[in-house]
Amino acid sequence: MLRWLTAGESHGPELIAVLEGLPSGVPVSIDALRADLARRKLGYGRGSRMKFEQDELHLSGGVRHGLTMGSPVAIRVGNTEWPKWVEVMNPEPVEVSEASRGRSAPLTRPRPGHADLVGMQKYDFDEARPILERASARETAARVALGAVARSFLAELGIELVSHTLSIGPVRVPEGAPVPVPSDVDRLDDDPLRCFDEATSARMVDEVESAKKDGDTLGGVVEVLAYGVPPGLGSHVHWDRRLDSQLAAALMGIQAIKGVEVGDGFETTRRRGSVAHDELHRTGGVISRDTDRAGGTEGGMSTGTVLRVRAGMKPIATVPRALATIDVTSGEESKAHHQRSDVCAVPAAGVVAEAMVALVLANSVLEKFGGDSLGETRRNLQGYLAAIPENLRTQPASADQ
Ligand SMILES: Cc1cc2nc3c(=O)[nH]c(=O)nc-3n(C[C@H](O)[C@H](O)[C@H](O)COP(=O)(O)O)c2cc1C
Ligand SMILES: C=C(O[C@@H]1CC(C(=O)O)=C[C@@H](OP(=O)(O)O)[C@H]1O)C(=O)O
Repeated sequence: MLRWLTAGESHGPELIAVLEGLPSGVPVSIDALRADLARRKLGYGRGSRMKFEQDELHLSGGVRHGLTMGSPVAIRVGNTEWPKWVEVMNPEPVEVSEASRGRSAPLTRPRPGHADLVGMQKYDFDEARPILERASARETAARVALGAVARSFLAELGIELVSHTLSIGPVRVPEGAPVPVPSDVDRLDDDPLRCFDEATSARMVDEVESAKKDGDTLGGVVEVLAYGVPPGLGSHVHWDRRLDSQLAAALMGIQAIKGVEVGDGFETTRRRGSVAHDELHRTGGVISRDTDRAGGTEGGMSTGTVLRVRAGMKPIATVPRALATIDVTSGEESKAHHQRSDVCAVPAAGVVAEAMVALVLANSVLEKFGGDSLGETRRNLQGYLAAIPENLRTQPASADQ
């Protein structure tokens, strides 16, 4: 079983991430981690902080000479903004100097759509700083670092992931448009919105511009595709062992994600049964499917076809044209606290979603195949696939088909 934890605040010294349960022999390079962290900062519509905040990466445990040792992998992601926040976020009680006084002013006007108000009620604070620091999506940098490790493990077993943007506000990629394969990742990362459809991407840029001009914000939908997933990850026998339930939980665990779809998701509910499923045929001696409406799971298990999941992100809650709130000190109606913010962070959410799917798949692979070394996991996987009787074999879904 794979376990992962993150710690750290948005304006604290650093984020800390730990991944426990990975076998030995998995290649982990600081450059690969850095590349995924850089991808998370891309995307048209992000705020000014993405320009000056650097992710300072340190591998603190579990990796030797570029390979995991089977011990917990520990990663630190330093916040280069920390020197400006040393007084405001110091773990020790310190005097706040004149220079930091603005930053340390109590946040008594909770922002609707954020954890601010209910967090103050629940954790007994009279201002929102101790809540928003951890609720902030800065934490997703730690998860993307862990996801990069999981992705490297999966790649060794022939499983590769890619994500793309399906919609920004009302602007959507047309139904039936081609989906990317993992080798499209550079092209996607070069696109301002990580959208695979050029014409739609241009309209998305206009939509972000228009929202920005209006002092407003946007959400959207991202899709993650995983190629090369073997059949049989997850299980139908119990609700919490279902692969689709684990994927949904992991995606819903991303800040601002409000909905998850597996395969065609809600669209499937509008179809009749005769055109809602993936019928079975025989092609070249193996069982095949002409469609992938289910998105690669049936009965809570991966089917061996392309895994396809979607996550819907609500519009950024710190709206520049500030939302109505209450100043909890005076009790008066007021406007929500706003300094700077992303207008749209959907492309970044896609990279985070990829990381979460990679972690869930890595966990499911280890549950099914075990292994204390990468070689052992690989042998177990190959043995399982070879033991599936010929009359039950399905077409493998690799990216180069
Ligand atoms: C990558 C990413 C970047 C985000 N950036 C911002 C931001 O700049 N401003 C903001 O108000 N919310 C931002 N959010 C969303 C908030 O963190 C989120 O709305 C907040 O946690 C409350 O949402 P929840 O109720 O789903 O937790 C971002 C989310 C993600 C995934
Ligand atoms: C720092 C990151 O995202 C932040 C997520 C975030 C929020 O409220 O979730 C608000 C913004 O931070 P600030 O309030 O300091 O401007 C984003 O920049 C990051 O993704 O690395």
